[in-house]
Amino acid sequence: MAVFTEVGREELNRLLNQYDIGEAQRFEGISSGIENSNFYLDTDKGKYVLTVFERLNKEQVPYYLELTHHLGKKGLNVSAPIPAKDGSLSSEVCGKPCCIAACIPGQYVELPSAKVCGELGAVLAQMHSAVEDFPLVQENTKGSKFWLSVMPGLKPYLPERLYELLEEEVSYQVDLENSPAYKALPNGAVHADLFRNNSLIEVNGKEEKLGGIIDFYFACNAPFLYDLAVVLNDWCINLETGEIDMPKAQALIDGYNSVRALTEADRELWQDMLRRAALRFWVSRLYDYYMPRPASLLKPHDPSHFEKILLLRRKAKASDLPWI
Ligand SMILES: Nc1ncnc2c1ncn2[C@@H]1O[C@H](COP(=O)(O)OP(=O)(O)O)[C@@H](O)[C@H]1O
Ligand SMILES: N[C@@H](CCOP(=O)(O)O)C(=O)O
Repeated sequence: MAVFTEVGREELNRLLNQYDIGEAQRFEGISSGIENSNFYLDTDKGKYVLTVFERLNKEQVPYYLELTHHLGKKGLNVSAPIPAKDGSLSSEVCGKPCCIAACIPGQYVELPSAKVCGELGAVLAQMHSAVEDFPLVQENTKGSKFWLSVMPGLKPYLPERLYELLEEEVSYQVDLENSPAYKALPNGAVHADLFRNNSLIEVNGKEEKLGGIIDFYFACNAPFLYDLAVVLNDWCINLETGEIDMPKAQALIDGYNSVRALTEADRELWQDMLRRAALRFWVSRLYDYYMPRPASLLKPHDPSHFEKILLLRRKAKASDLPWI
């Protein structure tokens, strides 16, 4: 369980006084998640989730909350902040920034169906279309600057062959991001961490339907294709081997294309982007694994999963990859 900040009753009541969402009836830490402290908060007026930001400071929070607010206004079912009585999207509790969002119904599904992958593709494309007029900009905090900054600290922990792989891929990706082809890709504010555990799926018997999208706290400006690659590497794979599950991947891409067409330029960089997305999570998982932060109870993710995916994406032939 990842509750880094314990919020007491008095602090909670002080916080709720700033909102028009009633009085607390149930307040409970949420076990999943690794970045922030999250709590279910039921009041006499509805069901909410309180998020206490552990890494983001007051100056950093607006990008994420303005983004979800923007997407919510455009009709997307995302975890958007409920404004306080004074209209602000964030507040403060225990000396840390926080926000309250409506609790989205649905559950985590380990292996979503191809149908849900198709629905997700369409929603992802809707999000990418919706940010056309989103004015704020945020660099990817888990991009190449982060990789380069943590590499020296990781070196003593990694066998030589893995460190070499890391160096080689980071250097390849740094060259890629400086290339005109990469810079010309359609881009904007993207989720950048839309794993299965960041969606809620409504399950009714054997029927599954994509509900809402949560956890935008790695959102950043990046190529839209990067967002699609992050999703594919988590949703559309064999979880044991990391190999691409073709029917699910094709459903994802078809769903995306049904709303917003991918281009020939996207296709050219597809394999590189799948590698890039695998590298991003390999590095962050290595970092969290070898340099963990104190938390009440924290489950670090397995870095070797993304090492395996990176190796597979590097050696894939372009013709092995799903596309339109
Ligand atoms: N708006 C929401 N509606 C319903 N559940 C939510 C909402 N926001 C967060 N959760 C629950 O909290 C868990 C952790 O949230 P998440 O944002 O993934 O945390 P972290 O940023 O720490 O990784 C989610 O897996 C989900 O169960
Ligand atoms: N999705 C990332 C870790 C980020 O954690 P999240 O719970 O905030 O999505 C991973 O799986 O490595």
